Amino acid sequence: MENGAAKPVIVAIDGPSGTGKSSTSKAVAAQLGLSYLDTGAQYRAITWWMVSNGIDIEDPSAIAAVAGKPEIVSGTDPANPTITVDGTDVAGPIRTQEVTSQVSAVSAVPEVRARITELQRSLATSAEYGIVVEGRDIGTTVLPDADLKIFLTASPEARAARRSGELKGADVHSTREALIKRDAADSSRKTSPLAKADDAVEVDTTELTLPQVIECVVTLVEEKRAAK
Ligand SMILES: Nc1ncnc2c1ncn2[C@@H]1O[C@H](COP(=O)(O)OP(=O)(O)OP(=O)(O)O)[C@@H](O)[C@H]1O
Ligand SMILES: Nc1ccn([C@@H]2O[C@H](COP(=O)(O)O)[C@@H](O)[C@H]2O)c(=O)n1
Repeated sequence: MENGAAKPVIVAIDGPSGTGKSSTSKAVAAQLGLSYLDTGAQYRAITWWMVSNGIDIEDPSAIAAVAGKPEIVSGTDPANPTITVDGTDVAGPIRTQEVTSQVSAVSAVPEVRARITELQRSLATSAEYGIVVEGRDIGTTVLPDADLKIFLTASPEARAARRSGELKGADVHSTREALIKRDAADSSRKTSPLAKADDAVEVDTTELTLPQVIECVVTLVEEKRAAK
């Protein structure tokens, strides 16, 4: 931990699925004594609630009507990030294929985004030493004044291979197709789509190991902190 008397630093890490946002953000936050927020987990949590309550995911107005109902709470300790909905731990259920295949439809609804964005800003401003927030629209919409913005990329092949390894031998071709489909939906929605902020630093992780990406981001954060 390197908190010292440093001013809080806000780091936004965005990028498509499987580029290493969560692994990198968690490690960077832990190494630098910062909080950590996985915003994808929040969108997954509200999707889990919609599915569990029989809301028609094909109907944006039905989703919008109940977007304010579930209470979503994110724990921001990088060593133990937590996520609950109405007091229930949903860290496992939000990673199912059912949720993954429906999250883009739910996250495209403006009322859902307004609700979740408010939670994200509140957590970011209350982080004593600063925070690493990862997602799709953090640098462009949620925290446009972040001290540092990173946009991670990697080839679809590298991302599919990483995910298939994680899913214990899932078919690489179908994993690649699913990633591409989700990125296309997230990039083409009207409200705060997946996009690189103009002032973000792009890091292509295709040929980098995870420790190399972490080291690169830690160096960029330290440079920003030193200049504050
Ligand atoms: N540079 C890298 N080299 C090899 N594997 C990596 C690298 N970065 C991440 N990984 C692995 O790839 C997988 C996906 O990483 P991670 O979950 O961090 O990506 P993500 O961008 O947060 O994905 P998503 O947006 O879908 O949640 C993990 O198994 C992780 O360990
Ligand atoms: N800032 C964000 C973060 C995520 N989403 C949506 O959530 C989905 C799941 O994200 P993961 O990082 O857990 O894979 C993602 O596909 C987006 O639909 C978002 O819209 N904005």
